[in-house]
Amino acid sequence: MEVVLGKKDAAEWIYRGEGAANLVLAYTGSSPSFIGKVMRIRKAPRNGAQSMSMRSPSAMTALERLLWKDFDELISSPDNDIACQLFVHNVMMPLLGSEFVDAGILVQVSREFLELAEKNVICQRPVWRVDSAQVDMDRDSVLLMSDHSLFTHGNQGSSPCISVEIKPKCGFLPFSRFISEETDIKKRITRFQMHQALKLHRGEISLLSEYDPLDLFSGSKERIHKAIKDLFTTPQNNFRVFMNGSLIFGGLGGGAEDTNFCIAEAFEVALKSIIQADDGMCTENLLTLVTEAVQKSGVLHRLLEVQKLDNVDIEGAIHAYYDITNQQCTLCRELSEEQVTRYTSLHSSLMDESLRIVKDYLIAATAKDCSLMMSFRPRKEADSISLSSSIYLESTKQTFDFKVYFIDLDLKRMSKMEEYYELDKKVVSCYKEMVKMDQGRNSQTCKHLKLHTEI
Ligand SMILES: O=P(O)(O)O[C@@H]1[C@@H](OP(=O)(O)O)[C@H](OP(=O)(O)O)[C@H](O)[C@H](OP(=O)(O)O)[C@H]1OP(=O)(O)O
Ligand SMILES: Nc1ncnc2c1ncn2[C@@H]1O[C@H](COP(=O)(O)OP(=O)(O)OP(=O)(O)O)[C@@H](O)[C@H]1O
Ligand SMILES: [Zn+2]
Repeated sequence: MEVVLGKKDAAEWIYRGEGAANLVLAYTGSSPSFIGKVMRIRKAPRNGAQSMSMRSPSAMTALERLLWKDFDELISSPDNDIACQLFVHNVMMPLLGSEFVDAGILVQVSREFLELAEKNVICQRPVWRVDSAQVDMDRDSVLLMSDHSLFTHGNQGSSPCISVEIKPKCGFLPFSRFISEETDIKKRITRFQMHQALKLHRGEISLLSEYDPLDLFSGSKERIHKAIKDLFTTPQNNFRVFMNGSLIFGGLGGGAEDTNFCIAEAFEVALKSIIQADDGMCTENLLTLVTEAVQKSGVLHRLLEVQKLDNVDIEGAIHAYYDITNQQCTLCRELSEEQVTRYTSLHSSLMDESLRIVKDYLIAATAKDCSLMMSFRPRKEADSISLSSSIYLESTKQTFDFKVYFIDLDLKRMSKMEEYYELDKKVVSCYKEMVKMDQGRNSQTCKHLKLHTEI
């Protein structure tokens, strides 16, 4: 008989975290079916909140069914939850590697379960997340997946474990010929760094991040190590650390402040129970461990290939989108005869080519927004035979088994294309404005501008 989680089950699920679209709870009970699992519960925007992904239609639209026509199961999914789960399984998993992806399974829940589960965790959620969204009470299922912040042994409990979560964002500079002269700064400065200016302007962050995704994706050990150090210094919503499933570094359910001395000290102390390093060296050793895991797993190389499916940039893909949706291209209408020639090849493409462009753009958007979870467990003498990959830390003489998984591989909806185009323009113009103001102030660099820019 199929399980339906009800009111009596809610107390066994505790707050683990959340993003814009999902609330994630971890299991604390003793049912073998749920030990070592988390559940992802969909949220719905409160009045006035504008996230497009949360307003997405429940099932696929006719045009989306055309877009994903090569994936039979996906286009016949009756609702958004099933579509998302099948998207991970049938589209993202083959691209990223089944060893790095757990698509999860859908589990039925009652409305009473959702109501009580939300009530139980509300005080742990960041206030701004509570203000913008609540659990979507109209859903009758949640996604159950492995808890990647634990190293479980079937139903026999888990070993001590440190788990590091990284949201790497886009790891390449776009090279598309459809990028206009006004925005060609995109070919030199990463989207992540430019987006920092807009986030600063909107008060979403108080300092610019030092992290450069190009370092993390570079394949070079030194540059990966630099990227991890920068993420540690300015974690925002890009870096978190859990110990045995509890957050010990970074922001719970959202972004985090920059790392000051007190935060760094507390983190160092927390790591001591697992990393046997000299005083003050635990953090450095963890960062080395993460660097080695990134490099050894090759996981970011896989991710980069998928991100690069976006090879025409939003400035190209938006024209294909207008063709698919049979709308007049408002962008080309505004351009001079000479400028418009840049996009005529897109508008004269066959429908199948337009569909491919938009489909690849959306797959890449998922790959630019997902996160990585890397978990490490110190190997005991008795565990000498292990199926996991391992890393030997010379300075502590410890061997760590590690696993790497992608999380948050949600399907991006086609209805977001215009939103992507508008955001792209805003990100570039805000960045250019900030650089101009920074030069006006005669400062060397716009890194770590503390004031909000007035644009
Ligand atoms: O557009 P971006 O690059 O800012 O990414 C959004 C993320 O912002 P970030 O810059 O990572 O802080 C944003 O993350 P936060 O809410 O800022 O933590 C979401 O991941 C959003 O995806 P969705 O709306 O849940 O499907 C993300 O939207 P998508 O662009 O991936 O659809
Ligand atoms: N399988 C998992 N194992 C452990 N922790 C997880 C897992 N899935 C999610 N989490 C935690 O829950 C948080 C929110 O999950 P997730 O990123 O899937 O939410 P989201 O709303 O889809 O995010 P976004 O804002 O990027 O759309 C993650 O940042 C992570 O800390
Ligand atoms: Zn056009």
